[in-house]
Amino acid sequence: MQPSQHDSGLTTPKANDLLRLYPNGGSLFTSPRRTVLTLGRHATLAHGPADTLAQRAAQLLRQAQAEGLVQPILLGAVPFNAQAPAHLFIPESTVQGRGAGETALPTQAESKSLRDISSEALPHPDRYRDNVAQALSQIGEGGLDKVVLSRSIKVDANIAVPTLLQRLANRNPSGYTFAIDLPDADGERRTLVGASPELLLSRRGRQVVSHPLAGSIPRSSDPLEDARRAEQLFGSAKDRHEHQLVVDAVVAALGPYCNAVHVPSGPSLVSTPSMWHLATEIRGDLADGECSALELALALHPTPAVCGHPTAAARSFIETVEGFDRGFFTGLVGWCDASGDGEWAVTIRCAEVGEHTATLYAGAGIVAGSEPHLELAETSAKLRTMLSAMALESVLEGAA
Ligand SMILES: C=C(O[C@@H]1C=C(C(=O)O)C=C[C@H]1O)C(=O)O
Repeated sequence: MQPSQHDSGLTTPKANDLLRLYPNGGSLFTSPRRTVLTLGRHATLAHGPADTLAQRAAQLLRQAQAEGLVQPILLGAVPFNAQAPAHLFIPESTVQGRGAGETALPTQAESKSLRDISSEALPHPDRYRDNVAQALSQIGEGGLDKVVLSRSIKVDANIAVPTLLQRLANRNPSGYTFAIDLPDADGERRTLVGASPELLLSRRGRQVVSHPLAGSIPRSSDPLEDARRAEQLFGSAKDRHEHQLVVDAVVAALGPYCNAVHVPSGPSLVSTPSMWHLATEIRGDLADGECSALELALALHPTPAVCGHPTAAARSFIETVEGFDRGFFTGLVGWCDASGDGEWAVTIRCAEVGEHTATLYAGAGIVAGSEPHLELAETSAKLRTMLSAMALESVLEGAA
């Protein structure tokens, strides 16, 4: 009997097959729906004004089609400061596979924790608490409802990106796990690696989805305590206020593009291995099929989940107080095709991994009622996503 085409080896690869194939210098983005593995670069988007980014990206895709590329995609990352250079490119070749959520990924063996890793926290944890206190007094004075303050840790370690990527995807198959090959710096390979639980925007035909998260609590290894914390978060008026600011901003930004925007009556809980979050899945019916996933994602960015409210006041507070350049952290990462479909996640739970160092980032939303020591603990728990996948959790002992 002739095998049907479905059985003949032409079936869609599994996420895990593509994760295993990922080589250093490649790029990969996996969502619950699909996995994209890319090799090489056919074309890279030149730096230009942020307000023409989506149009220039669409033009680059059209040009790639004209040059004979079959179903080209554009992949990469846009920084928090959308005026700074984005890193978006059309790969030489692309393999698409199933989403990580559709297949059970095997659990990876844990490697031993390393001791005596040198690390540098920026800002120092004491300074981070002071920054939160300063935000709280500004919120008290009015003019600022919410601001997201973050911190970074630089570790001296040789991280194997392929192994890190597999571990991240295995631990949270319902998230957005990525490795984006960045331009070299000082002759060193750099990769943006992360496992974001937050969908900024996906578009399939005229259906758009955004799934913002805001309002968080660290998980506990004790199941009873873990359930208690989830309940505490769900019932917290402070966290619901912090969350609602994001939902309102996303709905307002999507409104002009949609015939209808569907918003659940209240938030739900989403978990990662280290965090509980309040989450709301917002769906929209696009009025105009011409508007790409990237254009829509840029219209939402930065949401108050990563910046604050009002946006301009929060952005200027961050620039003055935070004390380091966020780079790609809290920007957007993902892909888009020539039809305008695509998936863009919020670039969080991530690190910029070089050949001998890695810089990890985490932030937390501050509103009236936030407490500096709890916000610091929240950022530590968020840093744990990357540190535990790097087997470097001991680094937090000096920087919690
Ligand atoms: C900024 C981060 O996370 C964001 C902030 C959250 C919060 O303050 O509750 C929750 C999810 C993200 O939108 C991060 O993980 O670094």
